[in-house]
Amino acid sequence: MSADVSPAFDQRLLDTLVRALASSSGQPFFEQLVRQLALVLGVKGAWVTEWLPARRRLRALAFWFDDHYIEDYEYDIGGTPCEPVINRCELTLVPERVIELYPQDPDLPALGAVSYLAQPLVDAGGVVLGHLAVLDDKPLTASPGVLSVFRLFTARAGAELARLWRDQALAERETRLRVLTAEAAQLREDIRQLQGEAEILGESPPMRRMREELGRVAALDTTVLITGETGTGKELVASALHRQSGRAAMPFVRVNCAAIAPGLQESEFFGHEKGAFTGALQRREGRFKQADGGTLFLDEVGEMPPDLQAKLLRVLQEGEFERVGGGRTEKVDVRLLAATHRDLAAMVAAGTFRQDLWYRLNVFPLRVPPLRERGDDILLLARALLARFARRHGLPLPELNEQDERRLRGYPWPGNVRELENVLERALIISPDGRRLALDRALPEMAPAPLPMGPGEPAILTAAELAALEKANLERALVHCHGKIAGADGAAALLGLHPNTLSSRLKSLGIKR
Ligand SMILES: Nc1ncnc2c1ncn2[C@@H]1O[C@H](COP(=O)(O)OP(=O)(O)OP(=O)(O)O)[C@@H](O)[C@H]1O
Repeated sequence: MSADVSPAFDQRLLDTLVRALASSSGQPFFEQLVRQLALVLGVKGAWVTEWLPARRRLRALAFWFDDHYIEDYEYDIGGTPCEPVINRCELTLVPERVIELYPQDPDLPALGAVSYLAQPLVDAGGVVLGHLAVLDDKPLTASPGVLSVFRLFTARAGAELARLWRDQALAERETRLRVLTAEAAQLREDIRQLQGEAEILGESPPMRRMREELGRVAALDTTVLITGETGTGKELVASALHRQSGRAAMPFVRVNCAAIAPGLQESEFFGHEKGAFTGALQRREGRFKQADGGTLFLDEVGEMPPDLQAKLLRVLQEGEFERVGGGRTEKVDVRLLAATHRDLAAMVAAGTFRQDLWYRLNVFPLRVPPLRERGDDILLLARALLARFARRHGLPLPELNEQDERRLRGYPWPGNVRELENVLERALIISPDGRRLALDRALPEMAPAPLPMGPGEPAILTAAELAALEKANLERALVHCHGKIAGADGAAALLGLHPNTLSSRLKSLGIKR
């Protein structure tokens, strides 16, 4: 470009440009910017970059060259004309013979560069964020017109990049806050353990079986996939696996895969170098590193996005990873536990969860049964939880009467132990006299209505309520016995009925096996 930008030409194009840029932000903004800049100045190429100080590299946010965009352009500034722009933080013009002046820059000959003009992008505090550059295959005259257009573009690019940094820094702080909240939860969990509240309560056959399996696998370094409905105690199980392992004295790090901001997940797991990406203001260690020597618990693993699934698989296969923006390979010694309330097999079939990762995680599956399969554990848990809440709130401990027990047994507990906790805490707090639980008000609608009952008198049930009670009881017996009716381990024996009698009761109550 040897001619100056003529005032009329300049004004018309600038108007178009300002309109085009005003309506965009982020990536589309930078793409518009370099394309329009090359057009206004009539040069071959224009690019805008962000500065990665840790590695002394510039990464193009957008690069327009010879009527197309160049993707993934990143380079070391050593020996390039961009080096003085960044180092001295000033506008640099090379009007001609740029290849001769910068013979170490391998890209200049490839781009057919003759001239070069660039200016750093700085934030309000004067910190270099990146730069805006143009190059041409002809000599370039930096007339006042050219320079003023170029400065205008630089100011707009700088403002947009600074805005992106602020947004990213905010997202980083939000993630940090979430991490701190998780750590606070971890500390609360530690306190619970110290107060004996981390014990997995339950004496029903499925809970005994689960505890037995837990005890067997805890001491091994095996990956365990804990499945079960929401609120069944999966996190409690993960923490017990850690405490009963040889890693108990080392960290137990929980990551909720559903709660990390998209875009920051890789850095959350593997950490990042300072300046690794826009807004990475500090170097940070990832959760893998934090868990070194201990246990990493991936909660809600079914919510992990596909690209992260691929990266996690690589770490599991190779036992090593790289921080975002860091070339160094890190090795950690971590025992992995994962939990999900989702049906991962179905997700694999639907193509939303990687089969190879599922195999890796599912080395030892541990199913935590829903509360409705735990029979009288509901009452055992209720008593222990009530004692806990009464102690916590300094309230008297109410006894569970027959009606309370009936209500607790009759409710299906879709939210499992967490829901039981919530209901009991509420019932205790709103208890009218501190002795009787206000279960009627605390339990959701589904529970049968209370029956009028004098002190010490047994409840009087209607025929319909009696049938509902019997039905629920028979169903629980069937679940206990895995649908088996006859024989020593069948539901009939459990209920003290003849198998034929049980079969006809099931039929008349419409219960399917
Ligand atoms: N068997 C149990 N004994 C005592 N407390 C339990 C038991 N199971 C669960 N809890 C308690 O119930 C609450 C919910 O448990 P937890 O958070 O471990 O469930 P979760 O399955 O991980 O839930 P989510 O799927 O929603 O993450 C916790 O306060 C936990 O201490």
